[in-house]
Amino acid sequence: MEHGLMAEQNMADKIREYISKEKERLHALERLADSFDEHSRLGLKNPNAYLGNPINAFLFVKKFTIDWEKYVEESIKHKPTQVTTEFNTELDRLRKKLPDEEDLTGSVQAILRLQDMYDIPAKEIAEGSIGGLNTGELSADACFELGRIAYEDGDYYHGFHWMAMAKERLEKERNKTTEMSDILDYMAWTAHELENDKLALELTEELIKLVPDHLRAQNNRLDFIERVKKASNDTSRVKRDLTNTTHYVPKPTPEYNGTPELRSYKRLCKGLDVKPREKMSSIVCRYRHNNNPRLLLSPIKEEEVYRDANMVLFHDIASDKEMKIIKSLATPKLFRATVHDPATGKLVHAKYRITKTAWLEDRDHFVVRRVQNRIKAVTGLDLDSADSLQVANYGIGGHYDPHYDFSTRDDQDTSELEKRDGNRIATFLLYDSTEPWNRSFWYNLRRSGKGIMETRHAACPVLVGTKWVSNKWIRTRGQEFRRPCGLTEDE
Ligand SMILES: O=C(O)CCC(=O)C(=O)O
Ligand SMILES: [Fe+2]
Repeated sequence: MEHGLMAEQNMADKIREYISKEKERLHALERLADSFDEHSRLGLKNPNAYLGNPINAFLFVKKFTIDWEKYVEESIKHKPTQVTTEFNTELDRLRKKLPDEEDLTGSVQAILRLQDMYDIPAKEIAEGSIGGLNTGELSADACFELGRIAYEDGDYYHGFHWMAMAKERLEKERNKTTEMSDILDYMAWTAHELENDKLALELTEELIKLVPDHLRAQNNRLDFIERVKKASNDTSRVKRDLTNTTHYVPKPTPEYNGTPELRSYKRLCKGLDVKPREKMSSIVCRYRHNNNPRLLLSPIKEEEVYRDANMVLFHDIASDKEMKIIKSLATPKLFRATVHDPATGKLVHAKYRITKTAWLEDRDHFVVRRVQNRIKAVTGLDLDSADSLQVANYGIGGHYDPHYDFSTRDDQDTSELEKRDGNRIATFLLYDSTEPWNRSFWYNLRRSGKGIMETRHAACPVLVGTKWVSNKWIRTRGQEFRRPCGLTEDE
């Protein structure tokens, strides 16, 4: 998006440049018109006499043959055409750097996800605030577009409420930004999709009042009347009240509707149910050197957060300055993250993981080498088989739903890489933040290679600003002697 803002600025410069060239061309055209005027007026005073003069006749003919070719076609017609083409090409080039349809859908989905996760009513956002951040009021048109995209995504619940917001705002708008008939059309249809045909009928009637010859609305009206009649005989159906937008609380997305995992994910993201850190006296902090010469000289501080938990924090793995360098190395390489589609094995974009990622190699910068060497030293694990250092950047609404870092696929689906380097035995996560979790490490697999189910974790949707993390996924190959198998599967 930041690139987009820069492209927008470049576009303003290009447009200004084009305007000044166009002005030049228009001045030349003006001068040409003046000279045509002057000449024809002179000639028309006495055309026969004027053109009877062979020089006048010659110059007149010349003007529209030789000169026309030379000056008009080239300097006024051709050149400006070239300017226009160049301008159009330039605009097309810059356009590619500016947000597109996919970004539009993405930004809307981000807003809807934040509503879901943090229970933010549409009204609050429409009136200009998200999670306490002042975002400015939304026009009826912006609400309408949010509703339309939610609707096209099959999300009728959000679709309805955003359309309702559009209606409410349009009624108050002095300079109308959208059409009431479009809003009513969508509202009626989403109400119907949400099985509230009574409301669908009311809205359709409102639409017909506004546009009496709306054919589809007239047909829908008849259909809704039938449905309402049928439904009133069937009292078992519970009607949802969709009319009260003021107290509207969005419901979770269907794929998660009501799972205990979603409930605890939501509560954790809202800062509820977070297990308080154990008392300092009961947890262990130590200096770790692993007999590694590097660490004997400057041992790294290791801290447990909970007793018996499979997770520790390491201090001083990467300084803020080093993280800054890592971020700047990653920035030009960031691309929307992909995941393996279990059905096809192909890399695809997934709704459950919205972030941009980049991979950094040892050869990219000495800081990348230095940080990875520290990880290697403190974990005592071999990094030759590890994944490159991943850097992830989450924008607003960016998130990663609950997941394991290790692969849960069975043998026949195992990727080539996994066959060679093994599953992800451990995760080292570097956070660009001041919270205590800033550099954490945990094992994903037991010594036997069995996955540790308690490692399920997630990245909450970013409410404000951006978030950076970097992770090193360590694989099993090469750890045989560093972390040998125990005697039981669960060791
Ligand atoms: O971004 C985070 O907080 C966690 C990232 C994560 O779990 C992952 O990339 O596997
Ligand atoms: Fe993860």
